[in-house]
Amino acid sequence: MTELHHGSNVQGLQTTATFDRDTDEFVINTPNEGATKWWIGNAAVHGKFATVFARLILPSSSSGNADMGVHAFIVPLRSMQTHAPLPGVEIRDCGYKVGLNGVDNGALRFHNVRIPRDNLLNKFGDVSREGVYSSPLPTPNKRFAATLGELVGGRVGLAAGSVGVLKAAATIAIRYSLLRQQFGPPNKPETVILDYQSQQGRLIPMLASSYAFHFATEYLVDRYVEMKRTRDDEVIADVHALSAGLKSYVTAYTAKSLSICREACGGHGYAAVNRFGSLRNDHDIFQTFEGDNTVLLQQVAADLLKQFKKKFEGGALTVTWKYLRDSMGTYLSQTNPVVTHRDGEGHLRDPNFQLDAFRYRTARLLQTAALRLRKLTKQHGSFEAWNYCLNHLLTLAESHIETVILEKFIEAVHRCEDKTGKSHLKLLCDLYALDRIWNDIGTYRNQDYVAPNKAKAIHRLVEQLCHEVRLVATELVDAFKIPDYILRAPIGLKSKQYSEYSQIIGF
Ligand SMILES: Cc1cc2nc3c(=O)[nH]c(=O)nc-3n(C[C@H](O)[C@H](O)[C@H](O)COP(=O)(O)OP(=O)(O)OC[C@H]3O[C@@H](n4cnc5c(N)ncnc54)[C@H](O)[C@@H]3O)c2cc1C
Repeated sequence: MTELHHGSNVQGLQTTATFDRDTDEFVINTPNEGATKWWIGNAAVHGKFATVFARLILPSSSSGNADMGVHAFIVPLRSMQTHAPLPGVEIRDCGYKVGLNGVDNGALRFHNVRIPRDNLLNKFGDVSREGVYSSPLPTPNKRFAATLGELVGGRVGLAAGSVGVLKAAATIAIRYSLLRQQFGPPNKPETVILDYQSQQGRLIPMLASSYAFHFATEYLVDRYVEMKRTRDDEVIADVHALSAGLKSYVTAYTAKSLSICREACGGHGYAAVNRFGSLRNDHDIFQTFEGDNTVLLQQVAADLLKQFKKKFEGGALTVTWKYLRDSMGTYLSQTNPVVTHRDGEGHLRDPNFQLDAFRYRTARLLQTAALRLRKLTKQHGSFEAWNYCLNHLLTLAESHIETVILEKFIEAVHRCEDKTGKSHLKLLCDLYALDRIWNDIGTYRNQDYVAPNKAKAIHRLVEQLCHEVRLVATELVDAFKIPDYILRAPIGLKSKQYSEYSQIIGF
């Protein structure tokens, strides 16, 4: 798909596939340097075929050529016998990357390469032998959305993969922090570094987030499977927004966490063998490929605004957004001054308070974004108006995704039948919720949703919960069940970390 000049803006792709009625073929062409296909996975060394996204051009006698928009075509790249590039196909290697060098990414140029008409992937648009275009979808925009919609699977995979990386990093950092001792009270054993409040503040909310993301991505995978099974329009819309949002939110969180884990392990975190460097380099691009995070979050915001409009038009909201119906009411009514001052642990650990806080924030951001956009669009047009509100819209999308994650976590706690497991999950879920509220306490204070005494109580409780989770941290990382041969980092192993580490450097 990607070209030298265009990645995110797929509608800007310039490669052409022109139908030749005489020979019943498409002619694939790279019209200029900017249209060179770039970053194509496996193209540089191994690929035999490519799925090429190109503008479908139909020659028409009356009005010149008709551009039917971006479609996908199967194009052979190399000979099946000799593996040499086929005539008209130029291939280069994109070169060494920051990470993921196990996959070769290539650049491709096509010089009037002919392929049979059959090689058009024609689910959303087809060309007959006579050169007549047909599509089951009514508009070019719908066709384009459906074509790109097929990329959802990659995002689901990246979100789930990123949670795997986060679990691995958290496991290495927490196990090491339970082993490592530095300083301590006079005449007493040295302190385990995970007992330092600062170390807990870095790693324990991360552990809670790993669990939170686990349940949210599990839900996403289930919805994705349902989408594949039912092809139901409502589920498709839901999975699109959810996969875009979770992919962005989780990969951004994991990318930051990898650096935090590296620092949390001090000098030994910097040893290549302990893997933070390679995990960071390999994972970093998760934020960009299969859709740049900032671009994807805008799709979530756009979907929220669509749902918001629907709500006022009396339409039904898709499953993941249903909460907006109720929370919009809460937001529009005044916040209750008694509730804004309540600061007891029971109240703060009540999932209803936590969910209300998350939903209130999203509803407020949504309502104000819609008003701002309406006003600014009249003055500046929709593109400029969107850009004026962009940071607001990104915050809205993140707030919504955090809300979905919390909902799924609360459901998971509720489902858990094992008594100890349930209490540990509840602890983690409360920490996830309150840590996020604390991170955004300025917003809650500005809206008087939380009074000063309540804000202080939330902060105190976050520190207390970090301490409580620390006491069961070994069990909680062991529960990820990452085998040592997968984890590999000597400082992250279950036992004999120092001796394994020494052996690796030759002792
Ligand atoms: C290792 C690797 C493997 C890849 N594999 C493939 C592959 O197999 N096939 C394939 O087709 N592609 C592949 N890609 C390409 C990848 O999908 C694109 O790089 C990605 O979609 C981002 O597009 P871009 O590079 O054009 O970034 P750009 O869109 O140019 O983004 C650059 C910056 O601009 C910002 N930006 C862009 N648009 C907006 C906007 N509207 N609002 C706000 N900010 C914006 C982005 O947030 C980003 O920070 C691969 C890339 C890499 C690095």
